Amino acid sequence: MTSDERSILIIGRHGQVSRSLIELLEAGGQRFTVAGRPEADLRDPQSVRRAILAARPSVVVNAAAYTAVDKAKDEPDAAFAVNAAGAEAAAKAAADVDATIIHFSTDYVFDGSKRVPYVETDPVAPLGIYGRSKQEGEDRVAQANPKHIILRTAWVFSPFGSNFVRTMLRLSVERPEIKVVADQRGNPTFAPDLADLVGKLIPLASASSPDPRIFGTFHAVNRNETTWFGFAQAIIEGAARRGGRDIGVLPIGTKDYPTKAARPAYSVLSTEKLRAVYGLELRPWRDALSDCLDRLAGPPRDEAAEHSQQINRAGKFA
Ligand SMILES: NC(=O)C1=CN([C@@H]2O[C@H](COP(=O)(O)OP(=O)(O)OC[C@H]3O[C@@H](n4cnc5c(N)ncnc54)[C@H](OP(=O)(O)O)[C@@H]3O)[C@@H](O)[C@H]2O)C=CC1
Ligand SMILES: Cc1cn([C@H]2C[C@H](O)[C@@H](COP(=O)(O)OP(=O)(O)O[C@H]3O[C@@H](C)C(=O)[C@@H](O)[C@H]3O)O2)c(=O)[nH]c1=O
Ligand SMILES: [Mg+2]
Repeated sequence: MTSDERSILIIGRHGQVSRSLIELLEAGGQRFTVAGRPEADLRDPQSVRRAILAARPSVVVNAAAYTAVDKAKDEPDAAFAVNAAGAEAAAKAAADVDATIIHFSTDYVFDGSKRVPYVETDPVAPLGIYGRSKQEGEDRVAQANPKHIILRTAWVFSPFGSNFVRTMLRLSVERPEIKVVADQRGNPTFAPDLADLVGKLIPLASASSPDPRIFGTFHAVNRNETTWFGFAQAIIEGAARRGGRDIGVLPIGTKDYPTKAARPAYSVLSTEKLRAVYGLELRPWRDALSDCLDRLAGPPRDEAAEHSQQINRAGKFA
C-alpha cells in the first residue's frame, strides 16, 4: 500500500455487515477507520459529518441502519432520522471529501406483487415504515453523492447480532416445534459474503478516475430463493447435523403469524446487473448457511467423525 493511499471509513460497529467487513479488512491487513455510536450517531448528522471530514477516506461504507421492521411502526421518526436523514448526511460528507459512498438498502422497498425476480429499475412501493425510510435513504444518498453504490440486499444472516438464523437456533432449544411462514419468498444473504463483495468494490470505487458505470443501485443477494419456512427448515436440519435438536418445522401462512408491519410476499432480487457490470455474483445461500452454522455450532458431526477417522488412518493420533 502506498503511503498516500486514502483509507476506508465504516459507519457502524456492532452490526452484522459492519462486523463482517471489519473482520475481512483486519484479515487483509487493510487500513480502515470505524465510526460508530456514541461518537458518530446517524441521528446526529453533524457527528457523522465530523467523523468523515476527520478521516478523509476515499470510500465511506455506511453499514449502519435502523433495522427493527416492526418497531419502526412505533418509531417512524427514529427510522427516518437514521435511514434517510442520517444516510444522506453520510453521503453528502463523503461527496465533500470526494469519497465514494457504499450504502445498503433492502428488498423491503418492494411491495411483493411481482412473481419474477425484481430488477433495479422496477418501481419501489414499500409496505411499511422501515421500507419507506430505506427507500427515502436510497433517493437521498443518490442525490447527495453521484459517486454512490447502493447495494440492495435481503434476509441478512451471520454469526453476529440479531438475525433469523440465530433466532431459529434459539427457538430450537426452547420449543418442541416452530411454525414459519411459507408464503413469503426471498433471498437469504450471508453478511460475510456481502463484506467480500464490498472488499472487491472498494478498489474500483477508490480509483482516481473510476468508470462511471460502477456507480448506481445494484441488487446483491446470495443465489437461489426460498421462503422463510424453507430457510428455517435448512437451519434446523443443518443445526441437527451439528448435534442440535431436530425439532419440527411447520409451514404456516402469513395470516397465521400476525406482525405489526407487513412484509412483501415476494421480494426475490435479480442480481443480473451486478454480474453484468462487475462480473461478480454471490454463491448459493445454502453454501453460505453451512459456513454460518459451522461458525455457530461447529462442523457437522458426521464430517467431524469422518475427518478424525482420516486423521487416525493417517496415523496422526496413533
Ligand atoms: N438485517 C437484514 O436482514 C437486512 C439489512 N439490510 C441493510 O443492510 C445494512 C446492514 O444491516 P445489518 O448489518 O443487518 O444491521 P444490524 O441491525 O445488524 O446493525 C445495525 C447497525 O446500525 C448501527 N446503528 C443503528 N442506529 C444507529 C445510529 N443512530 N447511529 C449510528 N449507528 C447506528 C448499529 O450500531 P451499533 O454498532 O452501535 O450497534 C449497528 O452497527 C442496513 O442498511 C440494513 O438496512 C438490508 C436487507 C436485509
Ligand atoms: C421468528 C419467526 C418469524 N416468522 C416470520 C415473520 C416474518 O414474516 C418472517 C421473518 O421474520 P423476522 O422478523 O425475523 O425478519 P424481518 O425482520 O422481517 O427481516 C427483515 O429485516 C429487514 C432489516 C430487512 O431488510 C429484510 O430484508 C428482512 O431481512 O418470518 C415466522 O413465521 N415464525 C417465527 O417463529
Ligand atoms: Mg427483524
